[in-house]
Amino acid sequence: MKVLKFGGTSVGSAKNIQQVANILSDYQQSGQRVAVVVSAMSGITNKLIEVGNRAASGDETYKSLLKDIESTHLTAIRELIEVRRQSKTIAFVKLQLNDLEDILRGIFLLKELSLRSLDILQSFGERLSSYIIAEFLTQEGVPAEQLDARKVVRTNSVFGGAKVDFVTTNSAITKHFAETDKMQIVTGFIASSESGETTTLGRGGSDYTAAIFGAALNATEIEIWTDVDGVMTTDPRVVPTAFSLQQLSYEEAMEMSHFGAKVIYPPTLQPAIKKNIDLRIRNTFNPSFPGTLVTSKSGQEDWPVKGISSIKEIALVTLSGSGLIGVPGVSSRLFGALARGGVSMILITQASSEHTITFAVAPGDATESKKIIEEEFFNEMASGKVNPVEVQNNLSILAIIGENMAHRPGVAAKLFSALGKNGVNIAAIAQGSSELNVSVVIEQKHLHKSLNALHEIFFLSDMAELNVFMLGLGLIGNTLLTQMRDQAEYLLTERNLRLNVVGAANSKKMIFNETGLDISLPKDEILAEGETSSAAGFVEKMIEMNLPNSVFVDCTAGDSAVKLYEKILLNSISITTPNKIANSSSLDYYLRCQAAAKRRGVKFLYETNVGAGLPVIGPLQDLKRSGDKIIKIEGILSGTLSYLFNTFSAGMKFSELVKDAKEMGYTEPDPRDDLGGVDVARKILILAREAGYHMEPSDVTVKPILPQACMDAESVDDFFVELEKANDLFEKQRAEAEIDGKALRMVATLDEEGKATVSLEAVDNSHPFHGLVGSDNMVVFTSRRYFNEPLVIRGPGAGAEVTAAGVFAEIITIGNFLIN
Ligand SMILES: NC(=O)C1=CN([C@@H]2O[C@H](COP(=O)(O)OP(=O)(O)OC[C@H]3O[C@@H](n4cnc5c(N)ncnc54)[C@H](OP(=O)(O)O)[C@@H]3O)[C@@H](O)[C@H]2O)C=CC1
Ligand SMILES: N[C@@H](CC=O)C(=O)O
Ligand code: NA
Repeated sequence: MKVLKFGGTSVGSAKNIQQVANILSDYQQSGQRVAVVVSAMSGITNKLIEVGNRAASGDETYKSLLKDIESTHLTAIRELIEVRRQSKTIAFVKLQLNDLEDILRGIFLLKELSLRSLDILQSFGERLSSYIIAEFLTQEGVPAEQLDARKVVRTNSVFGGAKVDFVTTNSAITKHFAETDKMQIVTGFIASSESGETTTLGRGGSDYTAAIFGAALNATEIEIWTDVDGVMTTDPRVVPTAFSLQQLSYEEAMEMSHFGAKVIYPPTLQPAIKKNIDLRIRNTFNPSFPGTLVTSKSGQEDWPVKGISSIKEIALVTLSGSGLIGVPGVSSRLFGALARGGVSMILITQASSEHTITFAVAPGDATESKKIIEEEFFNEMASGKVNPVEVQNNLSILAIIGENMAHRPGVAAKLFSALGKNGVNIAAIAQGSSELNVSVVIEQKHLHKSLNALHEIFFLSDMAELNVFMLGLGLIGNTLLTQMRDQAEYLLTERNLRLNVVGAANSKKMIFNETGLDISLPKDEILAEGETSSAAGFVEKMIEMNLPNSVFVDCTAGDSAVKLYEKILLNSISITTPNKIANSSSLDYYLRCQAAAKRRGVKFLYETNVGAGLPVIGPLQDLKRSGDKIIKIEGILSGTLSYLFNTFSAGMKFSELVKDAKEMGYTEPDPRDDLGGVDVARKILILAREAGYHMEPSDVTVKPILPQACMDAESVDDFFVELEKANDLFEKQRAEAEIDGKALRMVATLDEEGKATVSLEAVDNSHPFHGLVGSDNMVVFTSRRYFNEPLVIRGPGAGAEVTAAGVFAEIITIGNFLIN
């Protein structure tokens, strides 16, 4: 025998009842005997309470509400039952409704609604639904009859939540089932007292009825049919990747429901749990899905965490003071007073110093708790031994739940690390000694992000998602987008990493989509529906979205986003950027960004600031971290200038070469940043800072190579006009160097004294810089360890592909950091 329980939604309309009938008909055909417990049609119980309240307050509109209740049931009958059979069912319903009307009239006249009358009123919901379902089943060839549970479930006379007399009930149930073969459609929730009065079983009453019948009949399983696919790993409305669990232990189910998962209310299932009867949570609207088995074992041994549940709104109340230390009886006074005041505590923590006791309550109870404690500890507070009670609002509780967490090190570490990396501060922690539940109190605004981050780490370990915000879709940004698009499949299938571009912008438009933008589209189409863009607006929205595992990618060339890096990092969002400005403007800002990243434990990566995709900054940081001392840095740090001077030969026009360099994506958006030496100066400054020198931009000496007229030109086009006029000047310098067997190179140097210079030098063919080709950069580190033979890094140092690839690599590094 199985007991099946169908909730209000499952029987909420003719269509749904039809669905229930299909399920039951399958059972009947399989020969498996079942007892069926049903709730009232959805919404009816509330209406019955409301109709009672209206009648009791002398409000005549109770009559129209009663009509409403009537029509819900009559409509279902008309839609389900064939016309020739309708009269019997309608007659039954009318009879019931007449009784109900009489009772309401009495309530209306007496202006009194006792718990006892309320129980009678509410009983009509299940009485009507069960009858209609039984009649429909019979019509559909499944011989069934209504069993009004008041005939068999005996309780005391405590109305509104009566206590079951199991001895009488069990024998009445077994006797009833021994005498009938028909499928019994049992009214959930209701019962009767010894004197025959109608009682109800309190919250979760229909589940309770199912458990009572299951236990009495020694059922092999109790199926709770609802409108979701069983118990989910977490709230699917918050975490779209939540999925339903195969199996949970009774205790796990208990913990899950305490912290928010409302699928079952385990206290009501105690009669079945005591007899070790398996429970299965199933979906009426997806009957082929096996649902979640709730049994004595947790199952799925390799899953330390089975679910993440939460309570969105709580307040934290803290009692503290020296007067609490080592004084026995403090907690008993505290909790005693709160219990007398009717305050229920959701979570309690006390540090071993005994200096503070903190507990969580529903926000509505916070003020009352404070008042109660202040009364109880009035004397201690007056003498200063106990501090004024502190109340923190706008908090949430989040709990990871699972029996297999017990004795398994590392689970809590994972929880705290994921929250920490996402910038979520923990206000309180509690873990039961059973290790079944680790609960943390966090700020409410971080709940969404935290649930998503934790769900990913505990349930999607074979799949991680990184939320990418892309500011700037110019040469580098757009190339990066293409690379990400091309590599997405590989990252997903081979590295289990999903790159979710959730925000994108150029200088005109910005667009956001939490579920991910379609980066297979050209950038203009991606941005087509966007709103007016600004760096500040983009960053504000990114912070407001507060997504887990977020990375900000700044592919702009200006400073409007740079100014916001510190704020972004302080909001626990990692950054990767080819933009050099943050690291090469004031020392103070450089240090502040570094400190912000460190403080929040997030990444601030900018390898492409020097040598584009070449590994330059990373190796330098490694040298420094491993205790080496940088003595000297020399380098060809500009891809553009390298290309120009490597390529420049007799008969060529210098200005044409600059145009080529721009075409090839080597130059900055304004090539004067390259030719004027600003770009190289930024790079040597960044290297100097990374090597440990506290230098300002003004500490770098740049010997200009461009005539002033070029620098003063209004636009890039005007600059090219002026540059043409300077072609002879460049040719002269080149030819002079050539006569000496030398080549021109723009060399950046940081010398032993920490002096940084950028100057155009003529180098002979024995010099390593002489043989460079294309956009080659070369960086030469002389250090205490690399003294006789310096460390040399060489390769293409500019261009869209290599730069974008460098940024891409850092996005993946950040992904690996955040997610593992
Ligand atoms: N080229 C190379 O080899 C290397 C370049 N870099 C650096 O890469 C960065 C990008 O260079 P590159 O791609 O050539 O520059 P682009 O000028 O081609 O692109 C810049 C992008 O930023 C957008 N943008 C500008 N201001 C804003 C704003 N306030 N809000 C939103 N978007 C904005 C632009 O919008 P719109 O399209 O509307 O103009 C454009 O899409 C620079 O910092 C550069 O120094 C670093 C290493 C190597
Ligand atoms: N414009 C720069 C690009 C890399 O930083 C260069 O030419 O090196
Ligand atoms: Na680099």
